[in-house]
Amino acid sequence: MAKVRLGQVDYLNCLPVFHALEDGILPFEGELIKGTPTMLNKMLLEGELDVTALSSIEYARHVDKCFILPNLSVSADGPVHSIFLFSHVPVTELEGKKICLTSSSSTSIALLKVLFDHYYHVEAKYETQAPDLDKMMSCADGALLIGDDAMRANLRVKEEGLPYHVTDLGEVWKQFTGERMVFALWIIKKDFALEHPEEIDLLCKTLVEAKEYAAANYDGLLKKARRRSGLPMEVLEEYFQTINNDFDEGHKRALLTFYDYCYKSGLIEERVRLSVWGEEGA
Ligand SMILES: C=C(O[C@@H]1C=C(C(=O)O)C=C[C@H]1O)C(=O)O
Repeated sequence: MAKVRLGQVDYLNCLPVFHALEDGILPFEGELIKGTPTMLNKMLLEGELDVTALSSIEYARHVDKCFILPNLSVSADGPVHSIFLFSHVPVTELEGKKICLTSSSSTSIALLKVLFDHYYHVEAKYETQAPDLDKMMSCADGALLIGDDAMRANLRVKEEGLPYHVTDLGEVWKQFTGERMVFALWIIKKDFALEHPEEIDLLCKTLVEAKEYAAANYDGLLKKARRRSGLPMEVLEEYFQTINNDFDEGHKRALLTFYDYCYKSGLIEERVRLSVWGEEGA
C-alpha cells in the first residue's frame, strides 16, 4: 500500500480530526506533516504532500488538480473566535489605511478583502508579515491574525486592556450573507487519488472515525488542547463548540457563496464546481 503524506494544520481547529491519529488510536500508516496553512498549501501544490487540510480559497484556485475529501472542513456558523482583524480605528474608518496580513493565511485574507469590497466598501492597503500582534500594530492601522495566534492575541487584548477594535470575520460574514463560513477543506491531489483509490477510501473512513472519536472523548481532546496551547479551559471549550469539522449541503452552499464573492473581487479566475471524492461528478 502507498504511504500517504498527510498535512496537518497545526492549529486547534484541526485537532478534532487529527487527535486520534496523533495518538495512534486509529491506524494510519502514512506520514503526518504539521505546519501553517500557507506552508501546507504550498507543499501540496508542489507535490510534497498527497492530502492535507487546505485553505478553502486554494481549492478554488486549483480545482483541476484536486478532489475534496467528504465530510470534513474547518467551518463556523457565525463568530469563529480565531479569525480577527485588530485595528486602531473602527473598520469603516480604514479607508486608505495599511493592514498587515498574517503570512499564515490564505482564505481569511480573501474573506477580509471580500468583506472590505462588498460589505464595508472600504479600500485599504495590504502588506504581509509574520504573525506578531505588537509588530504588526506598531507599523500599520490593522492586523489580521488567524488560528492559535489570533486566539492568543485576543486573550492579550482582553487581559492587558489593549486599546484595539477587534472584529471577528466569521461573525461579519454571517451578518453579511446569513451563511456559515468554510475556512478549510481536506484536499487530495487528483493524480494520487486516481492511482491509489483504496488508500483514499480507507483514509476518508479513518478521518471521519477520528472526528467521532474526538467527540466521544471530548475531555481528552480538551486536555491535549490545553497542554498544547496554554489557553484557558473556558476559551478552549467555547472554541470547540464553535468550530465545526463537517461538510454537508449547507457547507457547500456557503462555500459557493464565498467563491462567488471571491470571483467578483477578482480573487479567483473562474466560478467553481465542487468535486468531492466518492460523489457523483467527481
Ligand atoms: C478558522 C480557521 O481556519 C483556518 C483558516 C485558514 C486560512 O485562513 O487560510 C486555513 C486553515 C484553517 O486553519 C483558523 O485558522 O482560525
